[in-house]
Amino acid sequence: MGEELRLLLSPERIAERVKELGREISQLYRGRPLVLLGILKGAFVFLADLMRAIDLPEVQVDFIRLKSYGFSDTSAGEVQITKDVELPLRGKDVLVVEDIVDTGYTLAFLREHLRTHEPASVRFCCFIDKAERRKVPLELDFVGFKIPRGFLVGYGLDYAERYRHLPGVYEVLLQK
Ligand SMILES: O=P(O)(O)OC[C@H]1O[C@H](OP(=O)(O)OP(=O)(O)O)[C@H](O)[C@@H]1O
Ligand code: HPA
Repeated sequence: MGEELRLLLSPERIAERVKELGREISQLYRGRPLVLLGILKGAFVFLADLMRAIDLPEVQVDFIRLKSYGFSDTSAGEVQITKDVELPLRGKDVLVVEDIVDTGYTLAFLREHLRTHEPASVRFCCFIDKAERRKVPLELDFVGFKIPRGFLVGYGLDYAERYRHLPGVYEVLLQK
């Protein structure tokens, strides 16, 4: 079984939107230090671009590694931490940076987990929101694009660990 890819977001369109998000984030946190917390693996590409679009005096970056999907394309509803946060988050403004929100299990789990770190605030920035597929309620503070359906790859997103390196976002069309 092979796959065909259909382009949904070009690198140019992504770059433009990431710049806008950077401006919105810089406005909201104006003059305050910020911790960007990326969720590995998928968010590293988005985070790398987003951090350079943010104009703030002090930005720190950390990563947490959460796994929920393994090698299939459906959520198991179970989330595991395989690498925890390393920076102290106590009293800090934390902006979680995620590539895609689907069922919402991953961010709902992280929201609870971060409470134990006692940050001053936690907000969520996701590159793609698949809101129609949500299983748990979540408020997202910054959203790059809303794409209701399809399995998406590229710009950090994978299908069985492939296609993360593609500079655009594509829908995977499965062929029998
Ligand atoms: O809203 P949800 O249904 O929880 O799904 C979204 C999560 O699923 C994917 O991660 P995955 O576990 O595949 O890990 P990866 O980032 O290493 O690809 C994606 O990167 C999100 O973190
Ligand atoms: O569409 C998707 N693509 C890649 N990873 C994902 N995790 C949830 N939805 C997706």
